[in-house]
Amino acid sequence: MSSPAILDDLYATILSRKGGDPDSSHTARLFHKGRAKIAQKVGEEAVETVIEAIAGTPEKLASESADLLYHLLVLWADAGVQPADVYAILEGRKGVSGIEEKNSRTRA
Ligand SMILES: N=c1c2ncn([C@@H]3O[C@H](COP(=O)(O)OP(=O)(O)OP(=O)(O)O)[C@@H](O)[C@H]3O)c2ncn1[C@@H]1O[C@H](COP(=O)(O)O)[C@@H](O)[C@H]1O
Repeated sequence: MSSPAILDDLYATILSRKGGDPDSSHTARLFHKGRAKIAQKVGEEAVETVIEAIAGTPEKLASESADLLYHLLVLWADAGVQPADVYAILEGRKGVSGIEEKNSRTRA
């Protein structure tokens, strides 16, 4: 299965902002502020996504989800995680029931 091209494109754009001008690039500003701030933004966007899921509209949930994905990609880029690393983990889980996987962890 092909990888999500839009996420790969966005990740490449994000990487290109490393060391960039914080006054002209939001991504460069996030890198400049550091991993703790980026992680905090992921947490905030996750909470906003949850709020829209419970009390908002599908359109607002989609918009908050996009903010969350963007900030998660910035976090990956800062921490040296490639999207392909995550895709490989998801691929490896295909066909494995989440319940079975949890039971195997409990038994181990
Ligand atoms: N997808 C996004 C994207 N999603 C959200 N955001 C920005 O994330 C910011 C979130 O705003 P908040 O007020 O929550 O956060 P904040 O301004 O950091 O404020 P504080 O939390 O620090 O108080 C907004 O400025 C949004 O514009 C994004 N900024 C950039 N991108 C993509 O990244 C590309 C490169 O952007 P630049 O690095 O700015 O050139 C863009 O072309 C887009 O494709």
